[in-house]
Amino acid sequence: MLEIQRQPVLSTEHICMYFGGLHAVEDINLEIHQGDIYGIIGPNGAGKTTLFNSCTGFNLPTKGKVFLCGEDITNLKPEQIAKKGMARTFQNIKLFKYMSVLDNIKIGFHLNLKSNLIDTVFHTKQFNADEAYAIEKGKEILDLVGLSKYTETKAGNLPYGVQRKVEIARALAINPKILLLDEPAAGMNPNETKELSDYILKINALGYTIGVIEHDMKFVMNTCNRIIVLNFGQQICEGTPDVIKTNQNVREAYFGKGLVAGEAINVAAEN
Ligand SMILES: Nc1ncnc2c1ncn2[C@@H]1O[C@H](COP(=O)(O)OP(=O)(O)OP(=O)(O)O)[C@@H](O)[C@H]1O
Repeated sequence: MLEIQRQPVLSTEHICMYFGGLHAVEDINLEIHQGDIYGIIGPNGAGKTTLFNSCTGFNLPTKGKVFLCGEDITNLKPEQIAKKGMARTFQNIKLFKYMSVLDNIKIGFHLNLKSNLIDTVFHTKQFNADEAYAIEKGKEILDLVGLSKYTETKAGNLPYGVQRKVEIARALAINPKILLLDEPAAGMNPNETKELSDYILKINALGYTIGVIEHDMKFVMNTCNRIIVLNFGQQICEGTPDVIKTNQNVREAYFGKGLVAGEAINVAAEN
């Protein structure tokens, strides 16, 4: 019988990233499928951000290939990869704090707009058309993700957790095929982390495929449907949260010997 293969949205084939003698990422084969909320976890220095950077064009991988919906994007630059539909956020919030939430979202559209510097300076027809488009679509996004009450608020005046949400909303402006989030819950209190989890589940329910690096185990276990665990650059486990919780290699990576994996994950989730 013919077997129908689902093509991953984002995949890597034997991806390696070396910094001199340091093998930061070693032979990782990643597959993130349509509709996934895919967690990338591992102890500090495991290679998670380096793997993200290799997928998004910020690092040219030493070996291996990266595919977006089957297209080889290994050698493309970050802005070319973004144009093809890969959006990402960074560990530190990168909002313009003195601008309104809507103006921050509008910036996310710059890849889709046609205006150049001359259009902007002289407010040409093209500029006005782009501006109207960015305002309309920006408001649409804020409405979809439930942030419209902050439309005119200065980003810097928002609580930290809401700033994170705005940053994620801005990444939706390129209508991404996949959204990669680097430690979105970093620095959040438990309430903010729970709200962020609900927010990401909501965005996923809108049809967005998501990859997320995160240290907060409770967040990861409650939010992601699949997880890859890295340690010293290598993949030590991949699967559903239940598989990860019971894996001995994961236990040893996080806690050394002595705890069974499920207990180890529970301890991490409680802390
Ligand atoms: N540009 C670079 N030059 C040299 N070494 C680097 C560079 N970027 C990362 N590394 C090293 O690669 C290894 C993996 O780092 P990476 O930041 O990917 O880990 P991580 O899993 O994201 O860690 P964390 O959870 O602490 O953010 C680390 O040993 C780090 O010091």
